[in-house]
Amino acid sequence: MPAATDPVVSVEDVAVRFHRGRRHRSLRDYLIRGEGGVRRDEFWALRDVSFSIGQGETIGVVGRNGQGKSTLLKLIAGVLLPDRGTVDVRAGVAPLIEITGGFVADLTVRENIGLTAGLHGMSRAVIGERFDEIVDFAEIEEFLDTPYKHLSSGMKVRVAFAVVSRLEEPVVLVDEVLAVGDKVFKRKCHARIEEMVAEGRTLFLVSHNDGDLRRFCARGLYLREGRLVGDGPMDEVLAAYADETRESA
Ligand SMILES: Nc1ncnc2c1ncn2[C@@H]1O[C@H](COP(=O)(O)OP(=O)(O)OP(=O)(O)O)[C@@H](O)[C@H]1O
Repeated sequence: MPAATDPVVSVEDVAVRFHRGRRHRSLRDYLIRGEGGVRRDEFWALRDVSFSIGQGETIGVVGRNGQGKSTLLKLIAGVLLPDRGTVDVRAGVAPLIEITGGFVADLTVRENIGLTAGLHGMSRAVIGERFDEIVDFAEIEEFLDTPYKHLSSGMKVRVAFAVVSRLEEPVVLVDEVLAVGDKVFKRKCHARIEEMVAEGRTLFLVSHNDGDLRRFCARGLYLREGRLVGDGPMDEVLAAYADETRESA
């Protein structure tokens, strides 16, 4: 782990560009705008975003739908690269985002647990030690040899959360997973997140639930139209966001 004073995540002047609609440029696009031209349907999902996070900080990311929150977490997870600027993450990341995405549909639950834990550097011995704990947490003992694709969507999320939250990565990204799952499971997820925070891990939580944000996060990042319009104590950021919501109601 980096020293406590070093930032664990530094994001500098970051911009991400997406395009809506067609996947490929048409010949007309090439002829009119050339190779490097900006397509009409391109837009910036993030722009001029800069911040720096120390080890152990707890960050709540807020903003209305489609303002860039998940995009920001994907940059930190390293599954997306910025078009401009730099994202520097100096520690391993446990990504509880698009949580079931990394799981292989045709493999069994047991095989998926081994695969995901192994990909994050957990040795066979450690996977063996934690296996029962993971299975207990997810409450999927009788489905261990069932192909992942045959689980209900709530069960898929339980398995994925159980594995990823057992990884020892210092940075934890949580994107909306708390919104799925039944009440009992949600309570278990909350308790697990609290444990991870108590262990001194760095947390990024994307949520539309003020209660969760206040409970887990000391600092807030507020995104509007892809720009960082707020960075401060979680309560203050939530108050600023509430003003926007009132204005646009
Ligand atoms: N791979 C992609 N290709 C094209 N556009 C994308 C892609 N991923 C996200 N977008 C767009 O980028 C914008 C930001 O999306 P993002 O998922 O980051 O929003 P969000 O703030 O997390 O929203 P929500 O609260 O609804 O989850 C949206 O307009 C979305 O449609």
